[in-house]
Parts: sequence; C-alpha cells; structure tokens
Amino acid sequence: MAGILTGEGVGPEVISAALQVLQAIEQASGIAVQLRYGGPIGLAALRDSGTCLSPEVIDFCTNVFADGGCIFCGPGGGDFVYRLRERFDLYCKFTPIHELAALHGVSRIKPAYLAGIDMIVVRENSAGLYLGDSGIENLPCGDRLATHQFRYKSSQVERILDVARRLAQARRGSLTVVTKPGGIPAISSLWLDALESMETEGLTVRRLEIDYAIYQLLSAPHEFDVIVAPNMFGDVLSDAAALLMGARGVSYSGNFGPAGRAVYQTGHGAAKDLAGTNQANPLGQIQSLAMMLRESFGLQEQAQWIHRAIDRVLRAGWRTLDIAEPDSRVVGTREMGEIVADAVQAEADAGQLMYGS
Ligand SMILES: NC(=O)C1=CN([C@@H]2O[C@H](COP(=O)(O)OP(=O)(O)OC[C@H]3O[C@@H](n4cnc5c(N)ncnc54)[C@H](O)[C@@H]3O)[C@@H](O)[C@H]2O)C=CC1
Ligand SMILES: CC(C)CC(=O)C(=O)O
Repeated sequence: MAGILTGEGVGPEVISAALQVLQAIEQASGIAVQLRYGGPIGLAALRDSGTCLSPEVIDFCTNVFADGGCIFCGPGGGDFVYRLRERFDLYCKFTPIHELAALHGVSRIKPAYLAGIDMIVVRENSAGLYLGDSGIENLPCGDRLATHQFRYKSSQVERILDVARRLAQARRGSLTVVTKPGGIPAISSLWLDALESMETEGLTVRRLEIDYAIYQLLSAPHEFDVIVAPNMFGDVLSDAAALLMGARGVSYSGNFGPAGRAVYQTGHGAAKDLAGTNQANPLGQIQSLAMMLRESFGLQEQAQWIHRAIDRVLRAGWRTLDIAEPDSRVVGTREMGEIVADAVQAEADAGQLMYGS
C-alpha cells in the first residue's frame, strides 16, 4: 500500500503522471497497489493549518506506516521534509545518479564524462545543519544577530556510515566520505573517527572535502560509486549530481528509516513557476515510483520496465520543454505520463515474448 501526498506547485501534475504509469504497471502485471490519499503539505498546508507538516498528515503517515505501507510524495516547501524526516526518523536519504544516455545532448557536461556513470549519494538526514537550533536577535546597537547551532551524535554518524559501507560492499566497493575538517572541525572529526573505527576491508575508501568533492563529482563522475555525507553536504552533492543525469526535472530520491519506513520523492522542488501549465517534467516523480516499487514492494522487474520505458521514450525524441533538443517532439506533463505508461506496457509485452509467459 502507498500513501500519496500530492504536494504543491507542480506536485499534483507530476504525481498524476506517475500514477498513470503505476496503472500501466498494474494492468501489465496483475499486481494491485492500494492507494490512500493524505492532505496538503508544505507552504500550502502552512496557509491552512499554520504548519508545513500538519497533525492530520502526521496521523496519515503514521497509519500508512503502521499498515506496512510507504509514502509517495510530491514536492513540498517550507520545513515540511525536515519535520517529516525528524518525526519518523527517516535518517537515510538515497539519491541514485545514473546515466540517462538519451539525454547526453541536453547535458551541460560532455558525453564522454557521462557514459556509464552510476552512483548513489547517501545523505545523513536526521541531524546536522538542517536540524539545528536557530534564531535572530536584535542587538542594542541596532545590528541583528542570527545564530545557528547544529550537532551530530557519534551513534547517528555510525549508523549512516554503516548503511553506506554495506551499500558500497553490495555495489562496486568504493566509498567516498565527504566532510570539511578545516571548516567544521569537530563534526568532521566525529565522522572521520567513526570511519577509522569501522571495518572497511575490501573497500576503497576516499576522504574528500566538500568543495573538492563537488569539483570531482562534475569533472570525474566515474570515480564515484557510493558517496556519504552529513545532511547539508549531502543535499548539495545530490542536487549538483542531478546535473549528470541531464536536468533537475529527472532527479529523484528515497528517504528511509527503521521498520521499513520509506518516503519517495523528487529531487526537484515545487517549481511554482510551472504550476498549472502542464509543462513540468514528470520523469523525476516517475523514477521515484520505480524506486518505490523496487525498494518497498520488491518489484525489481516492474521497476526495470519503468527505467527501460523512459529510455525508449527519450530515444524516440519525446521530451518536456526542460529537456527538449531542436528536433524533439515536445509534450506536456500529462502526455509524457501517457507515453511512458504506453512504453511500460510495451516493455512488459517484450518481457512476456522473451520468456514466453
Ligand atoms: N522534494 C521536495 O519536496 C523539494 C521541495 N523544494 C521546495 O520547492 C520550492 C521551490 O524550490 P526551488 O529551489 O525553486 O527549486 P525547484 O526545483 O522547485 O525549481 C528550480 C528550477 O527548476 C525548474 N524545475 C524544477 N522541477 C522541474 C520539473 N519537474 N520540470 C521542469 N522544470 C523544473 C523550475 O521551473 C525552476 O526554474 C521551495 O518551497 C522548496 O523548499 C525544493 C527541493 C526539493
Ligand atoms: C528544500 C527542501 C524542501 C528539500 C531539500 O532540498 C532537501 O531534501 O533538503
């Protein structure tokens, strides 16, 4: 079962396109995913309930998780995602970054640097800068003073490093740990000490500082497999890495906590400039659907149908405006959802022909 939070801005449009694709999966496989719908989130909720994560949405998520489901979420602004992660201890965010070969032509990065890239940014989601205490005070001299204090416990660092270590062991065995010893010495030491005392036999471990890590990510992306970082560095790394896939509109992620709790979302935001125009790219939300099917429902094959369908659609020249090339067949959000849904059906049929089932 999946709980749907449609989000704000372009959220309802990209969620609706993704659900068209889910319908195609259901028709092709005979699997039925039960859906429940929750209320508004983010700045839309703030207007009505005075908070970006309302008590109703907390109850909704609590019930979905208690019934063994996960959340499929459109973008939401304000502090919605931080409060959600805090409330349900969604301490781990995975952002997969993989080659979308059909989009080499729209990338700002030369194709030779993009071929075969395949990495996952593992972001610590439960502490650090974004979960700190802050305030602004008016000083007697007339100046204003803003302060922000943030912290990490070694147990929080150890659990995320352990997730990243296990992921790297299951993949190509390369782990990059990103800190900034000169800039945030105490927290960087905590991370690097935890890394030092962790069993990393069989892994190639790199320690990079955030500034050079971003430079390397964009100049030598093949060198990355699993990257793990504190909250804010992980946010910046995953947004920058999205450039390697072609555009912000195709980026996606999953947030994970204990007891199988999971929230799947886009990497891009509410894109309010595009809301209601049927121009938003739904491929990020659709890829997060594939991630949900694979990680929460164990539907590997169906997730692959989606990725292959997207490749097929992009190679055929179908594009939303943000990823259009001069000879593209430009379509809107809704139409892209329909085209990918049809391509999913074609992938499912091709699979049946191949295996004769
Ligand atoms: N996953 C989430 O829930 C996220 C939510 N946000 C929230 O979204 C709001 C807007 O954030 P911004 O920083 O402006 O980032 P944004 O991603 O919403 O927009 C940045 C630029 O990317 C474009 N863009 C984004 N998604 C697109 C798509 N699917 N197709 C085509 N173009 C797309 C927008 O039109 C805009 O020009 C804020 O309230 C922010 O807090 C931001 C990032 C992630
Ligand atoms: C701005 C947020 C709503 C989303 C984001 O960028 C995050 O994951 O921290």
